[in-house]
Amino acid sequence: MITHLTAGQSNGGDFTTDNDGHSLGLFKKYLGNNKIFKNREVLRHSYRPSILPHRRPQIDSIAAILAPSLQNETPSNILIYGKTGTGKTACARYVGSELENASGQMNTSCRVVHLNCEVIDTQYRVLAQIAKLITDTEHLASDRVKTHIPMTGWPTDQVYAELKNVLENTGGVLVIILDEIDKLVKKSGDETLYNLTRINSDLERSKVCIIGISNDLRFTDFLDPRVLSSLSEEEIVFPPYNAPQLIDILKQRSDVAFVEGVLDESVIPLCAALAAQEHGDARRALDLFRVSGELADRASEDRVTDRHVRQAQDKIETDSMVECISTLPTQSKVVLYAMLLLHRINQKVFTSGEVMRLYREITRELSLETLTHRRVTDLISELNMLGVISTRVVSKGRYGRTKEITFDAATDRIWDVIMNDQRLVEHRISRYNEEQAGKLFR
Ligand SMILES: Nc1ncnc2c1ncn2[C@@H]1O[C@H](COP(=O)(O)OP(=O)(O)OP(=O)(O)O)[C@@H](O)[C@H]1O
Repeated sequence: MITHLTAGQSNGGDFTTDNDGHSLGLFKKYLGNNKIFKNREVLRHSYRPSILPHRRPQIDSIAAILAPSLQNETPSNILIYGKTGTGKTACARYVGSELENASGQMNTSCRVVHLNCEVIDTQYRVLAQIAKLITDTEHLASDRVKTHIPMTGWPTDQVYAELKNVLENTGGVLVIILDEIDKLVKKSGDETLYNLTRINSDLERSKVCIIGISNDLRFTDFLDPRVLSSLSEEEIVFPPYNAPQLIDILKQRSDVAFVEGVLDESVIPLCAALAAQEHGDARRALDLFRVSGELADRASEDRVTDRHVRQAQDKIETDSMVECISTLPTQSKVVLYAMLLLHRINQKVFTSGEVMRLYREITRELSLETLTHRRVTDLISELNMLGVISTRVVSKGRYGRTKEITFDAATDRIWDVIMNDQRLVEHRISRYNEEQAGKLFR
């Protein structure tokens, strides 16, 4: 429970009271300050726009393939692919909800369920979740179709049999959207897809169609050829957006999201150009747009300008790098920690040999396995690819070649993330500090 203090009980802070006598205190300066945003929700990932500019051909193709389901026929399975942020999920879900609307009007039974296989990544969970989503549909929640598959514990055969029961009891056509289908295959192989693509031959009263969505086509190498040919009866490619297309996507939301007149003319074109340079990613363009507004808002400024867009670009890049670093395996973190120590003793450029010397010390002191020079060099290359550091191969004359390493960005945030690792914190406090690291190189 949160205890409410009255102004008299406060410890002297500048508490302010709103019209209803509630204390707004700390939050006052962030409230009622709508100089920039009218409705920032429309810029968030969770928002599902009902108009999707520049995707008419893809939407029409999906609709044409799914249309037979309105006459209770089985539509072909579809494999949709394209780079991240090209509108695959948004379009598939949009067509799905239009299909359900049309089916409602025609009094036929078509349902669409959407699963994100990054989260639901085992056969058991996929089958159980499909059954759950069907029975969760309110108007279908009659006793006839209720199911109680526990989230773990049953043999997979039993879950499959139960899903078939649910499908037979509800009848009609079910479209299953498996988003990030590559994650499911990577984690659990192709058995789920094998079973789902064959389920129609076990069903009498209902029909199933699968839409797989992926931004990584390499997963098809891991599919049994029969599964692949069944899954990709139809294939639809989503090309990246170019800058003018991204401008239209941003413009479509800008009037609803921002207060009139607060955007400098160049803001939308700059967000679009930066996102188009990456790989035509609408999510990146929308993130840049939203974060630019948030930066202006937090600084209590009246306008969003190019400067905010540039700052937003830096912030998003640092945030995603920080996220990457926090999920690195222990050995990579130790290598990075060694490099940070070198940087902190004022060695702004260092070599892979120096990193190796310090790394060896640290792993010995932490009783961790010490990887070979070769493996550590690989980890350094990975950190380079993530954009945390830059490496440059330089010739040392008759001593051969070595890698010179520098940090790409300010190291403070990287240090903070590394210091979330308890072992490294303790190591730093008890065994090592910059001074000792310095001695090693004197
Ligand atoms: N044509 C469009 N019009 C409006 N918004 C769009 C359009 N295309 C994509 N978006 C928006 O961009 C964001 C990313 O789109 P979406 O999730 O559909 O991409 P995706 O191709 O499925 O990406 P990923 O492969 O990373 O999952 C969403 O917020 C979506 O609303």
